[in-house]
Amino acid sequence: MENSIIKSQAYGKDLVRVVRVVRHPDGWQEIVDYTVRCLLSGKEFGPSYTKGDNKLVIATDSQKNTVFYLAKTLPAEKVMVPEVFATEIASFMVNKYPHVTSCQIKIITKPWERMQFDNKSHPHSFVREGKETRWAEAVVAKLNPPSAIATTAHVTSGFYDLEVLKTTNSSFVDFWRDELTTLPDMPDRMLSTRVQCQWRFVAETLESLKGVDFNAVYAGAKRHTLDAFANDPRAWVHASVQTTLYIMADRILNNFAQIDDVYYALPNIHYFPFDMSKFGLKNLQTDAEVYMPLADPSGYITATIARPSKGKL
Ligand SMILES: O=c1[nH]c(=O)c2[nH]c(=O)[nH]c2[nH]1
Repeated sequence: MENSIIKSQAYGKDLVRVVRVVRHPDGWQEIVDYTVRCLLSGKEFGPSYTKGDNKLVIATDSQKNTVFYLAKTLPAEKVMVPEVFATEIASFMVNKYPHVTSCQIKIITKPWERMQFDNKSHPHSFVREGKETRWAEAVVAKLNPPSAIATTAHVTSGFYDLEVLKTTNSSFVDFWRDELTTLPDMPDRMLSTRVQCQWRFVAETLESLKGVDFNAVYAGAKRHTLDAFANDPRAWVHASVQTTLYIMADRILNNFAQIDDVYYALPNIHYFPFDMSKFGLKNLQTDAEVYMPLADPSGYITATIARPSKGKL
């Protein structure tokens, strides 16, 4: 059958591991450790799928080489921030090849933390502390008509696997009850989640992204996530994972005008007090001291939160 059409396509290289070091004259050194995915799209790639015609195919091997080439030749500040490096690679691809109409670059960072000794940061030694993983994605596309030089850019960033737990100041009560309900009201419970958070910068032009301090946004998103979880003084914020999620996202939107929307996925990793009434021991509700964490199932609470003009609900 050869009548089928290509609805969309994207091809390229995944899992390109690249590390860049910046060496300052005083001995201070910086490192980024990236895993890059590069995907190219364009109508003219059609024949490579439908006719075995490779004439316009930019080999995925060449795409991998481009990532290393740009990591070496771009000024350091354009490599060391993942959102900026992703945008640079995507722009390079779209500008260099007339038949590439859009390029999507995703970068996952390996979080090397500088070693600390006697409260001093080590100039060139790093440790993997097992915290959250930061990633960024840039999509740069030619504007219509496809021959135009102008481009649009969308940047999405986020982190995943930020694990948090608190032993009190979380509740879940007054929920819907029917014959399928067994969960008691929990006015004070343990709460733990593994935060996945992402936020989008929607830019009309690449220029408008230039002023964004992506590292500050990342640090702020993480800080507001932790602070809302642990410290928000309003009791209702801790009434459910849903309310906490909303407040986390609301804080990010209020603090960073460049962000269009924020998505969270928060598994509710259950820590249930172990019922010891059979042993004559009280270990439920206010007596809870010994808990059994459940590997699965978990709750899974998600939402995308936007500014009022953009919201759908
Ligand atoms: O914060 C919560 N939200 C829920 O929707 C829910 N459902 C549930 O069983 N426990 C919880 N906790």
